[in-house]
Amino acid sequence: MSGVIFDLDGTLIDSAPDIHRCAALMLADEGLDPLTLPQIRSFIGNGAPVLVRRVMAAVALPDDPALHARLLARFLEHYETAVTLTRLYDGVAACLEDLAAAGRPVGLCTNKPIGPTRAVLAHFGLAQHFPTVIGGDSLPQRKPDPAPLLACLREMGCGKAVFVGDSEVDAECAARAGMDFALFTEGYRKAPVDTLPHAFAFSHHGELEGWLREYTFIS
Ligand SMILES: O=C(O)COP(=O)(O)O
Ligand SMILES: [Mg+2]
Repeated sequence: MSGVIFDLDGTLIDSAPDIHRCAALMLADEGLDPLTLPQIRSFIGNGAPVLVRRVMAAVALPDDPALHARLLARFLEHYETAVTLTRLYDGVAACLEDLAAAGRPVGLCTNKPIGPTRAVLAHFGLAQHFPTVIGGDSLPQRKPDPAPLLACLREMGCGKAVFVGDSEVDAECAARAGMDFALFTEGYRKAPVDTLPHAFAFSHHGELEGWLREYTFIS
């Protein structure tokens, strides 16, 4: 049976408030004021090192590799266990139960580092749904490079999978991996829905399992 691979931030969880808090703590460590939640939300998608670089640019810090390394280390310390402000999108738990009941192979491919990824899956009691997890620091490459998505598919051991994500990064990654893409429209996407190539767009996870059943039956 065709599998399904999920993105995490902005697709299964609304984690922007926790990421915002971690960025604020990192900036406070430097004696700097926090950025706004919408600003931080717009910086999510390419992984922690890029997010920290975007924060540094927004507060007019120099693009210095040593400074970036120090701030990233501070950010990751805060991020490792950041779960308390994060919420699951409506219908996610039921969708994962439905996929498990249907026997569909499920994987996770996120640019979030593996530490906070494991912490958030455990926090919501979802770890058993994801035997295969590729994090943002699991491989040298990150999405939109297709390598993490293809590694996830290989590890799942099913020939084919649909990738479900929320962003430009995910749409590009799926296209470069030659995978069909389902777009969750309520995440951290900045581009209009119709500019992102997708086989399906949905705003509630209750729509996903039925669509997958029909779509993967014919493809
Ligand atoms: O950590 C990020 O920047 C984005 O994570 P995601 O790949 O789960 O959306
Ligand atoms: Mg995402």
